[in-house]
Amino acid sequence: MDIRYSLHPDHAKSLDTTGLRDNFHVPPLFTAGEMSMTYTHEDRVIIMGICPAATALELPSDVENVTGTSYMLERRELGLINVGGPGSVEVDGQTVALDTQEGLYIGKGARDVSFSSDDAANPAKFYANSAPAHASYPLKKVTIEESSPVTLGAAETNNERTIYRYLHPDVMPTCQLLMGLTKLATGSNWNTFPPHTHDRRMETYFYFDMAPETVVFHFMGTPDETRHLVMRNEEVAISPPWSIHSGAGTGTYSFIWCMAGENQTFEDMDFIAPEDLR
Ligand SMILES: O=C[C@H](O)[C@@H](O)CC(=O)C(=O)O
Ligand SMILES: [Zn+2]
Repeated sequence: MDIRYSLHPDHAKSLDTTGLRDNFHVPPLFTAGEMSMTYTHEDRVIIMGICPAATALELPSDVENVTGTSYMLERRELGLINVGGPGSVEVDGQTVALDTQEGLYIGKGARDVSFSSDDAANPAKFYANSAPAHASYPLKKVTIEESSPVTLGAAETNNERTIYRYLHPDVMPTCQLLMGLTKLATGSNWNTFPPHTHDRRMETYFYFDMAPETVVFHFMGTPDETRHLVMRNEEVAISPPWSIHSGAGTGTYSFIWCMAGENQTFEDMDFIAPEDLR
């Protein structure tokens, strides 16, 4: 497991490209037949890319002593969205079929969790985030139609987009996790602009549906010390609570965001006026 520590913003602003990437950028998540795991100390979120091929992949029972529990979800919850071909997730004997763009919430206490692809030649790609949890809420599948959408931005400002909120209090109860998928309208390439911070919650951004030549410049840092990460397909940016998180692409892309922290108030964002950015 890849472990990432928390940084003070005064430290982060001194880093060069390699230092920024080592701390805040997660390389391509999916390898057929494998499960990748990155543990960030920001709200103790585990970022996973699960790509089963011919055989099923199981959540590890002993997470390399990282969680210190007898199985991974003993004191954790997990949310995921499938961005690959059709597949299924089996949770303590219950099988849930998940087509592309379909999401699943797995509550605290799920012991035996395994992931399968219907066709190894077109494998499922389960993008998952897990956070510590204090209560057990029911297993729930969410389609994009069942999500809670909000539309923001405009074509004139190149930031027209729809935010499909899958794990959100209007859709289901969770302990900490909020998760959704944002799609940009044709011709719009700026996400999350004007940018914001929310010192109450960390966030992860998983960029996908990108052509190999497309890059997203993902902006991070405090509003007066911005930095960027160059993102390619199926990579993740870790956004500490003090950081902005916004991006512009050289081609089309979508992304899945996930948050954990003090509250579950999606609207609780501190917007930064563009004239205050440095
Ligand atoms: O705190 C909220 C998250 O940053 C995202 O939901 C924002 C987003 O998808 C967007 O504005 O495009
Ligand atoms: Zn945010």
